[in-house]
Amino acid sequence: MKNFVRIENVGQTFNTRKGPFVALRDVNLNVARGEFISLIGHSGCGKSTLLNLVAGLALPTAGALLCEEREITGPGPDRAVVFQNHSLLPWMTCFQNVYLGVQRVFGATESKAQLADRVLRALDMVGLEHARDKLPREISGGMKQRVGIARALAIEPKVLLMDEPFGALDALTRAHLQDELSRIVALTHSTTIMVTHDVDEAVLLSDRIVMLTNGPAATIGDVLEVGLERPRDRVKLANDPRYQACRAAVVDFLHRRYGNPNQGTERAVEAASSPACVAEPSDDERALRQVA
Ligand SMILES: Nc1ncnc2c1ncn2[C@@H]1O[C@H](COP(=O)(O)OP(=O)(O)OP(=O)(O)O)[C@@H](O)[C@H]1O
Repeated sequence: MKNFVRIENVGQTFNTRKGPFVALRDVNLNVARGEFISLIGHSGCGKSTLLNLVAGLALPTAGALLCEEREITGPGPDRAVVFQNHSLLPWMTCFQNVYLGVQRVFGATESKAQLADRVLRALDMVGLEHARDKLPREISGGMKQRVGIARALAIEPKVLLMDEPFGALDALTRAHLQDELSRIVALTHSTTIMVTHDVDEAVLLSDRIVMLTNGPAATIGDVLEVGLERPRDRVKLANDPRYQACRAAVVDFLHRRYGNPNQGTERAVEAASSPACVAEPSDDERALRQVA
């Protein structure tokens, strides 16, 4: 389906003690089935607000969002969210954490054995079948995040929504999980919308990168078609001029066209020079960073 998720003239205004605060205005985006979209922009521009609207965790104050032509009016099993901080229940094992969601979605129609099978397949997909009986405190941060991804995938959502899923992880674990996510999405053909601050992560994983202008009243400033064939190999891409051109376009948007509005607290700047980067910045990019 061409327009699997439709975001039409969406605006979001929050009522605050100081009066109305316009976070988003006139956001228009169509996401095709199976497409991988990254949302990138400076801190506080409204990426999570937009993702929450697609998740149905909040309703827009203007416009409408649709999934498969049905208006999004609340959360639903067709849209699963993975947050930065996995949010696993600490007293439940990995298996039980994943089982919980599976039971909620398929419990009325499937046997316990079928539900357990779904959980094991999802844990297997993220390489964690061996840790099924461990509690969250007994596994690493990267493993917890993988359980969070398994929990989302196990309910077979039509849309996978990820809010900085790897933001809290060290660079090597992040790179490993990016590769795993890439493999899983190729396998499941999930339609994915991911919020990230990491330019390399966006280029490596996305079909299109949606760049938001600075808030307040943020909107989509530009959309970059990545166009690199899959599967993508981070090592080979490091020297691929097409990869470097994509990266430079996003860095240019973030640092020259829409410079950092929150000097000192901005994470996008860190991300653009993060050790997880697959490519060394070009001289142009280095120069851009210096003027940003
Ligand atoms: N419930 C709310 N009430 C008032 N203002 C809000 C609310 N939620 C978000 N905002 C404001 O809306 C703007 C966008 O916030 P949002 O969390 O979506 O940004 P973000 O791009 O995801 O930021 P970050 O990259 O730092 O996570 C910010 O100025 C934020 O303070």
